[in-house]
Amino acid sequence: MTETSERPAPASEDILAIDHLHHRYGNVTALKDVSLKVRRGEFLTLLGSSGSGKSTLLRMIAGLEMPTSVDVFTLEGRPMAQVPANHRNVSTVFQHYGLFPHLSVGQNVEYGLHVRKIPVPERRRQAEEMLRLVKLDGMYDRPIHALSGGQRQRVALARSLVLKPAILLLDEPLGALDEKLRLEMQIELLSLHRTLGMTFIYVTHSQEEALTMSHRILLMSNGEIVQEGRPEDLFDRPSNRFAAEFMGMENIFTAEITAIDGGVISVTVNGAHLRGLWTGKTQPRIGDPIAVAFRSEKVKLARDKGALGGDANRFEATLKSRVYKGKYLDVVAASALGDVRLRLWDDHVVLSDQFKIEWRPTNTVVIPID
Ligand SMILES: Nc1ncnc2c1ncn2[C@@H]1O[C@H](COP(=O)(O)OP(=O)(O)OP(=O)(O)O)[C@@H](O)[C@H]1O
Repeated sequence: MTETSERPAPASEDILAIDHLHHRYGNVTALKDVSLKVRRGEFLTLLGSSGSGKSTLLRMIAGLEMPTSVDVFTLEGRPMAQVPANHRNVSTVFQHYGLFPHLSVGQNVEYGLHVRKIPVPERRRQAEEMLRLVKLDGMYDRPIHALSGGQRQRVALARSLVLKPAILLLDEPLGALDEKLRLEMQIELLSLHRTLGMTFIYVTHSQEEALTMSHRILLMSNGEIVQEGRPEDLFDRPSNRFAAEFMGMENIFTAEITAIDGGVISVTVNGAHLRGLWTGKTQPRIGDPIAVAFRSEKVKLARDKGALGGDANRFEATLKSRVYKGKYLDVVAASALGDVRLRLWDDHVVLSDQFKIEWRPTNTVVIPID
């Protein structure tokens, strides 16, 4: 899923700290009480659907918008709240590149150095070096219109990187590319991040992209940070129903708590009993509005007494539909819980009309509905 283990871990030092940031556009509240810390060398992703506030947060960090109010806002230990964009040591790569069409590739890359009055030979040397880094060697004199979308995005990257920012901000940088190129560029961005050891803050609405790229993800909704954690935390341990849905948990049922035994929660769904782990942020209480959720690929066909042991959640099931997907089979089965989705990877599987299904309580989350 993620190659974070092969990458150097970020330093323990915070490069950016924001506390209690609020932002309104007129009467639209875009960010509500947002607090975050980013470590030097980290690849942090702001994930959320359209309108969740991720671009606004990125623009605040870039200095392109000033917060309505904020208690703490420091970059490399220095207060930033009132510092204009051109005095912040950050650089942004936008989805639509923002290149100057009348300038060549090299002139685009050098632009920021020109503004900083770096002498011509040094500018050229640094631009050539960055073009090599983004695999556009020898393209210095090319006009922008003679480049593909992927090449333009590389120029935009080189133009930002040449400024050696403390933080590189990337706002849906791969959003305009086709699927194949997007996947290639994901790998290249990861490789650049590894080579440079720079701090990246990356905005995307794609959970798959966030899982692939990040050390850490901030999941946003309605201007708030809903959950923060490593990719595996968000994928396996969503902290509420919204996070479970956003991270693509296929089976989510409204439930009632019947017993709490440490972190293990017994619940009923339509009178059927099952168990799971509490992953909400606050302590659970009997009577709270909650849901139970589990992933389709964690549901197994139970043969005889079942292979997952005595404490597995196990139910009789009736086949409703099956869709062959090449690598796997997607099945919907009726059960006492309601319809359960299964993803079966065993290509020799033989499904009758009636079968038993099972999955582990440790692969089941019990979550608040709010
Ligand atoms: N310049 C603006 N004026 C008024 N409202 C704005 C402005 N920019 C953003 N908003 C509103 O602020 C909220 C957050 O928008 P923002 O662009 O930060 O979300 P987002 O998660 O980045 O969405 P997208 O993925 O569509 O860019 C939305 O309700 C949006 O309509």
